[in-house]
Amino acid sequence: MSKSASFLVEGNAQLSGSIRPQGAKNEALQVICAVLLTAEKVSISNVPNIRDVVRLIELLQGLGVAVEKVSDNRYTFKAENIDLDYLQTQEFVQKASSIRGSVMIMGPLLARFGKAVLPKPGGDKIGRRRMDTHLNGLQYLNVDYRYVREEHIFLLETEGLKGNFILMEEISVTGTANVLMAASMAKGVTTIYNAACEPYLQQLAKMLNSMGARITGLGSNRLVVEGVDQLYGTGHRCLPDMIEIGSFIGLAAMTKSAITIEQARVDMLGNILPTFERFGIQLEIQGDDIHVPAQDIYEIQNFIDGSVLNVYDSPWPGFPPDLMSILLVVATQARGSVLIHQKMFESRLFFVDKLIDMGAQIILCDPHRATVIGLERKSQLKGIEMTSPDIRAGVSLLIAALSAKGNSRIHQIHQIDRGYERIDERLNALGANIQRIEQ
Ligand SMILES: CC(=O)N[C@H]1[C@@H](OP(=O)(O)OP(=O)(O)OC[C@H]2O[C@@H](n3ccc(=O)[nH]c3=O)[C@H](O)[C@@H]2O)O[C@H](CO)[C@@H](O)[C@@H]1O
Ligand SMILES: C=C(OP(=O)(O)O)C(=O)O
Repeated sequence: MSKSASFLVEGNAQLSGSIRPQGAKNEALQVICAVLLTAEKVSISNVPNIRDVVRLIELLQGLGVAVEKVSDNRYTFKAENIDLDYLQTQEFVQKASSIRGSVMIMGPLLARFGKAVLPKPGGDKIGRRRMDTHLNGLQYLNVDYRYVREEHIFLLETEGLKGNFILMEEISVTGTANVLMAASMAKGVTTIYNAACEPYLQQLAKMLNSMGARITGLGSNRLVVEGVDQLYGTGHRCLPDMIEIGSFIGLAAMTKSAITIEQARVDMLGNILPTFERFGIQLEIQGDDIHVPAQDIYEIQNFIDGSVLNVYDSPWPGFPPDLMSILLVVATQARGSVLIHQKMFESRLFFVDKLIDMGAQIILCDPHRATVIGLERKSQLKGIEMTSPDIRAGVSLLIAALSAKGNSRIHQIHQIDRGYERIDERLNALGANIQRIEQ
């Protein structure tokens, strides 16, 4: 997965068949960090074989975690002999700065060893992505931190984590994960109010409880944690990736393809399916599979009073921000108009210029809002050369390219590889023609 690879994409793709979603990226990043909480063996299955997860596992190995790769999607971890000196190395800084998921080693390291180091995290460049929520949350648990400005590094330590009532300043996914993992081994009881409750967090809490933690309130914004002295080994299986599932629904709609998404854990998809149905996309639930029939036209519904639909992202169980880019690209070929309001991130819509170059009718109202006037397939998007700015914009551009007339070239596809496992191979198995060109 070199940094300078690109996709050569043949347009007019007509796909068909079944696809199994990968394991959930943002769950895997949380539960892999959680293995640091115990010296015993933890096995995790349905781990997506994606760039960010591979990076995080390499980072844990640098810390001394014994990792056994049982298969591409199954690992065992044993954090028995941890070398905290690794936190002082350039290699650690480089690896931790290459992904966002590395922020979640803070909580476990503080719980187990009383100290942690956090370089400026990486991840999608889609906004400021400040760390205040994490640091303020950890401070409630008796953690002190110092910011070394010249190195952009936070040094954290505690003389012993103490339970507390924590009102999180924001509903932060990774922030809640960090505080929850620290609280699981703090002395006393912790209440985390205004907690994020994405399926990723529900799964993390489930895994922590299977390790001996005592967490209640799973799935709500109020978690109560009775701290314990020690956590133990366990086995855990990641959910299917709900963002991949939404991406495949968008792909099917845009390319007029009949695709079945297998074993989608429909019970854990919240508002995702209803939102796509509001775009007029037909979905047939067959047991735990989602069948998207081939559909020539899909019409965006108006609100009950007849006003134009607007869709916005919000913390779970609201519509996930990571699917807003996919919704936007799907809207370009719909019948009707929609206001796409990406509330959480201030720099996640700037890829629309590429869609406009392809012929989409989009008005970028401001960094958070875009109005899309659907082409109703009266004119196809046309293939162009473009660059992927982040994971979800990248896959949205790939979906647009597959539906377009003519070929497209997408550069910087390591962005897509960060969040989607072998996406070219898996879509080619459905009939796409995507060539990976390693420069
Ligand atoms: C590795 C990982 O898990 N990454 C996910 C995680 O990132 P991450 O944990 O970084 O995202 P946060 O949940 O902390 O928040 C992201 C941004 O949204 C803003 N914010 C947050 C809550 C809120 O109610 N209002 C608001 O505006 C925050 O100020 C921040 O700028 O959650 C994001 C939001 O689901 C997802 O896009 C990322 O894929
Ligand atoms: C924003 C995302 O990832 P990260 O937080 O890892 O950058 C994403 O998965 O869409």
